[in-house]
Amino acid sequence: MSGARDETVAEAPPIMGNVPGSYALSVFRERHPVLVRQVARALPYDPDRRRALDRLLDEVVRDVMAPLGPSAHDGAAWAEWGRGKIGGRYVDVPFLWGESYFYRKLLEATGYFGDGPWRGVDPFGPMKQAELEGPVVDGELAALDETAALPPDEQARALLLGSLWGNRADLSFGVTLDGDHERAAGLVVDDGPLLWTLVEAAAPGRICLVADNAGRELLPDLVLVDHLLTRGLAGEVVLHVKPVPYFVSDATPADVLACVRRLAAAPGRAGEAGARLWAAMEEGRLRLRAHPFACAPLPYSDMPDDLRAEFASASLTVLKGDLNYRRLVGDRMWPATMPFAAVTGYFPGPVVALRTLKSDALVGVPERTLAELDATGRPWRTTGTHAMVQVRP
Ligand SMILES: O=P(O)(O)OC[C@@]1(O)O[C@H](CO)[C@@H](O)[C@@H]1O
Repeated sequence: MSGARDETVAEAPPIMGNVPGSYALSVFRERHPVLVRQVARALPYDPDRRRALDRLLDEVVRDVMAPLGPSAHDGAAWAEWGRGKIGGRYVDVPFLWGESYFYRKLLEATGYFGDGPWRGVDPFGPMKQAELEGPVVDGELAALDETAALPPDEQARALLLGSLWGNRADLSFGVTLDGDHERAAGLVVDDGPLLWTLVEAAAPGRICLVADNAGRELLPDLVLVDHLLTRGLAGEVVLHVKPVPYFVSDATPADVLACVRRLAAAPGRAGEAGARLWAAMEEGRLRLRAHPFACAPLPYSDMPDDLRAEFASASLTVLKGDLNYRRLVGDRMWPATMPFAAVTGYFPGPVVALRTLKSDALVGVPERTLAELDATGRPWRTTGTHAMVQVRP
């Protein structure tokens, strides 16, 4: 059912940051200044880098999108994308665009693309490393041994849910939320059975998994990939990650390698999965892709032809996380009951979204579910306490 976006769907307005009381506004006003300060403390940046980070903090606090420096390798692309936007306020451009530009500016400030010693140094590296080396991960990997006793279909479901709820553990989310998240209350939409039907019908297919966060999300994603490959459900998996650090904890190729090594070094079933994944990479059954579009401030409906062809050739594309969801559905103020298939019809091939709810973009929720959740009187759309598995065959 792939093709153009459903013509009967009138576009909803983009989510903007300039709406008083909105989640998007809180990201610009609260999260971004905290993040710049946190990054500045995480590594011993030299005086030039510290001044650049101070300037960025000032920009963020004053809410002015200053242009990139003249030597930016991608300056022309951003000037084109940002025509009529750069120079204005972060909150006055679409939320997705403004956030993406902020992360590009952060990499500029830390010297990630510069000629100096900070070139290629992941500003979020210390946070990612602390998480990956922490004891919580030991416990999560050990828990994998318990799935061995489950019947095959329950095992598959447990691994799917592990990957899905792994999205809740994203570091960017932890910047302003203290302590434990509220206990998970369940799935708002669960197309899991349809997902497995599609996977089995196409087996051994070519599956694209578009990853989101590194560490505690990527580890269960990799375990799921191992399951697909080992059970003959996928002949090949293409793991899409970001080419550069983005949205704090988003996975890059270096993060994938760190996670595969972490798995391979673990005892028990996690270690076995790590060894198989290592071999699958060597044999080309698990391939990495880091397309530049993964860090573009644009929805997937604007994807370039080579990426479109890549997704079109897959038997299934699985998109992980909130940001990928926003890009998939266009980060617009859709009515939450708008059918998922209607807004993802343009996607070239069967598509699955696995996401915990952390922003206002939301489609495909039955009226009754909406009413029940709203009746609780507790926030559920942006808190990461709820999740969804949505499938468009
Ligand atoms: O894609 P993820 O990791 O699930 O979520 C990323 C995210 O929660 O971080 C942003 C706040 O900075 C949100 O706008 C965004 O959706």
